[in-house]
Amino acid sequence: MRTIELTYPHTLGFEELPETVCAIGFFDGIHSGHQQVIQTAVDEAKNKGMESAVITFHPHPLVVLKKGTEHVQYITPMKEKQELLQQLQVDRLYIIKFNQELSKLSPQTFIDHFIIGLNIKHLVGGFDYSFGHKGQGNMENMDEFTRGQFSYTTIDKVLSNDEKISSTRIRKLLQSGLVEEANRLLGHPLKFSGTVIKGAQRGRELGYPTANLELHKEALLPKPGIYAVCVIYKNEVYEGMASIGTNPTFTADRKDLSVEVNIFDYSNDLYGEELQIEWHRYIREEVKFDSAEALIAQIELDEKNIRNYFSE
Ligand SMILES: Cc1cc2nc3c(=O)[nH]c(=O)nc-3n(C[C@H](O)[C@H](O)[C@H](O)COP(=O)(O)O)c2cc1C
Ligand SMILES: Nc1ncnc2c1ncn2[C@@H]1O[C@H](COP(=O)(O)OP(=O)(O)OP(=O)(O)O)[C@@H](O)[C@H]1O
Repeated sequence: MRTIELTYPHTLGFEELPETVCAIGFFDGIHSGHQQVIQTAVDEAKNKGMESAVITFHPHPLVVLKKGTEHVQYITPMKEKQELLQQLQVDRLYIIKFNQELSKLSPQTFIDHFIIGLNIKHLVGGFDYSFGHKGQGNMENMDEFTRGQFSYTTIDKVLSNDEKISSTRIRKLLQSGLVEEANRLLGHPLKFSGTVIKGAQRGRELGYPTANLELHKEALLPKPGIYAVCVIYKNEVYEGMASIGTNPTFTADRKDLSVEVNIFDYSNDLYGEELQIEWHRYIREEVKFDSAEALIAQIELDEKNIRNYFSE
């Protein structure tokens, strides 16, 4: 997949871009609703013998439109978004920088620059997609803006339990610890990456060494607690257990959260390595134990439960 970043007003040699069928949206999470939109574009591109494309934006519009929002936490940081789009066989990704200028473009200027200008011949958007200043353009009034240069398909609302599947809904599920339900709506497990850094070196003494992760600040963490996870390292998948929390048994009044993972049946040094963590099941809350022994007994139980979960 070829990725091209665009900033308005940009200076790309448009004439060189191939004709494409393109899906458009922010697409945080690439959830089952997004997948319908993107899959339709990929299929239609095959029918027309064109390349398939996706237009997305970065950063999230809230960072630009809502004062005081420095960054947004994404269900799929850009690396994971790109991986999922690649799996869906998207040929090109156009990332449009979302800034003040972009937010003020009229719908027609947006279409002229980013749809007609990018040589898109067929556009696919969801039923509630809107564009241009204050979202004045949408899939219903699209005919006013096409200049007869492209056709388009609107995708109906994809539902689960009679409610629209949306990034906002999935974010709330993750923040309430309902990771399995979130994964069901996503159509794939929540996944993000981090670099292994030094922790307090206590885990080894407990009999459960953990890889402590430094995360990208833009990754959305699920609710603090203990989880069954898969760890992807150098294209291998390992099972394990992760803890998101403050280690209250050993530290008082700590505010920042640590994310650490104990990989089953693995003992090599991982400092400095990049791991991807897939979050499968919320197991329990983190507890302040009276002694290290009581914590160890609980972690032994967690291991048993999580190994059972993966073998089922
Ligand atoms: C599966 C698992 C469960 C954990 N549960 C708790 C817990 O309930 N309470 C707690 O204080 N720490 C818990 N921890 C975190 C340990 O306190 C932490 O791994 C240990 O202090 C080692 O920290 P270090 O990696 O910084 O050396 C848990 C860790 C794992 C891997
Ligand atoms: N459940 C859905 N069914 C059909 N189309 C969808 C669905 N969810 C999103 N889309 C479409 O996918 C594209 C990306 O949408 P967007 O990124 O706004 O997602 P969202 O899940 O609705 O997010 P948010 O919760 O932030 O509004 C848009 O074209 C949108 O209309």
